[in-house]
Amino acid sequence: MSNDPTSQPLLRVAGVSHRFGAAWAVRDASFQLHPGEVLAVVGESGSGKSTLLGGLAGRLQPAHGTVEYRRADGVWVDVHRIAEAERRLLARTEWGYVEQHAADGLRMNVSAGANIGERLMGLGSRHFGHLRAQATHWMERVELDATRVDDLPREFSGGMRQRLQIARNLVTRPRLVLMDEPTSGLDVSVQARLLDLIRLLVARMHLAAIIVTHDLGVARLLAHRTMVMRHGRIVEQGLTDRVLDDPQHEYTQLLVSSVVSP
Ligand SMILES: Nc1ncnc2c1ncn2[C@@H]1O[C@H](COP(=O)(O)OP(=O)(O)OP(=O)(O)O)[C@@H](O)[C@H]1O
Repeated sequence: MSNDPTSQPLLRVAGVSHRFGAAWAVRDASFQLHPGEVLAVVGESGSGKSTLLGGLAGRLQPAHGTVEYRRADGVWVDVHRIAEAERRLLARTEWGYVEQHAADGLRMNVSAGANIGERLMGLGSRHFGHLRAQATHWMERVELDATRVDDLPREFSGGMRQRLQIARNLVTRPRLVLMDEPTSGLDVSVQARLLDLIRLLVARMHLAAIIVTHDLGVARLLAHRTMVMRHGRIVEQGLTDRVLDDPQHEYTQLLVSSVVSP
């Protein structure tokens, strides 16, 4: 096996199933993700996309299967078996999680700057000048007006809040970012600009990302690979262009044709 770390996956998901009561939300999901790779998870509402994502982040315990992550120091850890303290540390350093609703991923009662600085403070950074400089730098990187660093998130529009949430996640330069429908609920033009920004940041920072979306256009724009879920199962996965232009599974064919037909 090659010793080149970039040739190794960052995430190994094997046989993961999640259940709520008697109902299976995710069944036997297996895949890998490599550094710098963007994977879209698509499928209709209720197909298990968000549950799968929550499981990958360690927020939900699977009934079966394992999620293994290769830390920056090269050590593989089982996301559901490490101590809660280690998982929290990874969650605020090496991982990012962009919520569908920015209010769930931001602290709404503290300033934009404090939202961005929080992860840095969690890592021990206390120097006010440094935190503020990082906050304004990241506001600029996500194309927010840096003079609004002291404003509260609620004073921002929906699109701006999502930008702020992205800045808050990226400030510690994570290696893996999970995004749950990051652009849904926004106006089409706001969505398009946000998608461009995400695409740019993901490429520049060589991020590995998993993006849950019901919008095949988002998958087409952002993702190297696409995985299609239906009733909790992965029914098809492959290179995005192949999956969307030459779908093999009849459900994917239906999804693709329902987008392109009038
Ligand atoms: N906390 C919960 N308690 C009970 N059932 C749940 C819970 N969360 C999800 N489910 C069920 O699990 C299944 C998968 O839901 P999930 O939210 O993962 O799908 P999804 O593809 O992300 O859908 P959406 O796009 O609507 O968010 C659904 O049948 C849903 O009703």
